[in-house]
Amino acid sequence: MPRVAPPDVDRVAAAQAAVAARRARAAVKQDIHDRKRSALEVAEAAWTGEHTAPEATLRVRELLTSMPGLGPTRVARVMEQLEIAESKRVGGLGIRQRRRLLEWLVAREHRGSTPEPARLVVLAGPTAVGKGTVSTYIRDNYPDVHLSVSATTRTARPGEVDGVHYFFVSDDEFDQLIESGQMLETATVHNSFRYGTPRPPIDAALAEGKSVLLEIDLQGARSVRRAMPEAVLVFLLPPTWEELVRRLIGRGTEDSVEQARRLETAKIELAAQDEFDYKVINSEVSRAAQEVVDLLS
Ligand SMILES: Nc1nc2c(ncn2[C@@H]2O[C@H](COP(=O)(O)OP(=O)(O)O)[C@@H](O)[C@H]2O)c(=O)[nH]1
Ligand SMILES: Nc1ncnc2c1ncn2[C@@H]1O[C@H](COP(=O)(O)OP(=O)(O)O)[C@@H](O)[C@H]1O
Repeated sequence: MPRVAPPDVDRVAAAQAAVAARRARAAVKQDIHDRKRSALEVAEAAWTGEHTAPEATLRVRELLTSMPGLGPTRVARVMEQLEIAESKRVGGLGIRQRRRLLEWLVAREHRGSTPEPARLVVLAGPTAVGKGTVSTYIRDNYPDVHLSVSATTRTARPGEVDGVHYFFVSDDEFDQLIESGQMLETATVHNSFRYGTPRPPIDAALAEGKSVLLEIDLQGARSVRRAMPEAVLVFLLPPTWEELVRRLIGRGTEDSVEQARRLETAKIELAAQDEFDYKVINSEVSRAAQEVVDLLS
């Protein structure tokens, strides 16, 4: 008969303690989320209490993501700005890191319910990376985001609605939009049709405090940066080059000559990724969309 090893009393006790600690941390996060305790109070408790207290063993990333209105992308950005490593626990911060975090939390608390200024975010990236798919996901799932509707001289594809997907205009109408100063930027894309971003709806949305998302090509992103340096530029990346090729071929909207031409352009476009403020990898559409939306606030 095989002998059953007696339970190791110390290991059982340690496992129970770990479960209790995890629950206690979850309760702290829930309290921050429900606004029962502020993240500032929790950080202060971590620094004045015991180093094993749930507040002290909470990771800084968890403390920040528990705060209402802060998503994972934004938190990663803040931690980079505060020079705090991803794995750091609140109780394990050095003196300078504590001061930076404290100042950031105090500033955010003082901001109170005043919303952050609305942002203009530009989403660009190589052909077939999924810019359209991610933007459509955002339009369908995040109604608070104002998605700019571009004007184009190309004809509508089946299922595309004028005024929703694009404003489909003639060459003359496009010229008139430029002449009357209504275009923020314009570009001829893939050597064929003209595309442009109408400016009045963007100005109106920003004035109302609504953040705006533009899904445009690389030339357009560069033009927006020149016209509005405060715009945030996001580059959408494929998980791998092979996946980009698969998506382009899988979409089946271009013949093989056009596909080869677009892939050449894609190589040039990928080389421009470091001009952008942020890079988002489009592995899973919902996740990429969430990361882009996080950058809007
Ligand atoms: N510069 C600029 N590019 C745009 C604008 N609207 C769309 N684009 C880009 O034009 C390209 C072609 O878009 P589309 O006609 O939807 O075709 P698809 O990308 O091949 O499905 C994409 O790279 C878009 O990002 C715009 O207003 N300005
Ligand atoms: N995250 C993803 N995973 C798998 N396929 C995707 C993903 N995002 C987009 N696709 C697919 O890739 C193809 C190109 O996407 P599309 O949005 O048309 O690209 P773009 O607008 O950048 O040219 C489409 O067939 C789309 O369904």
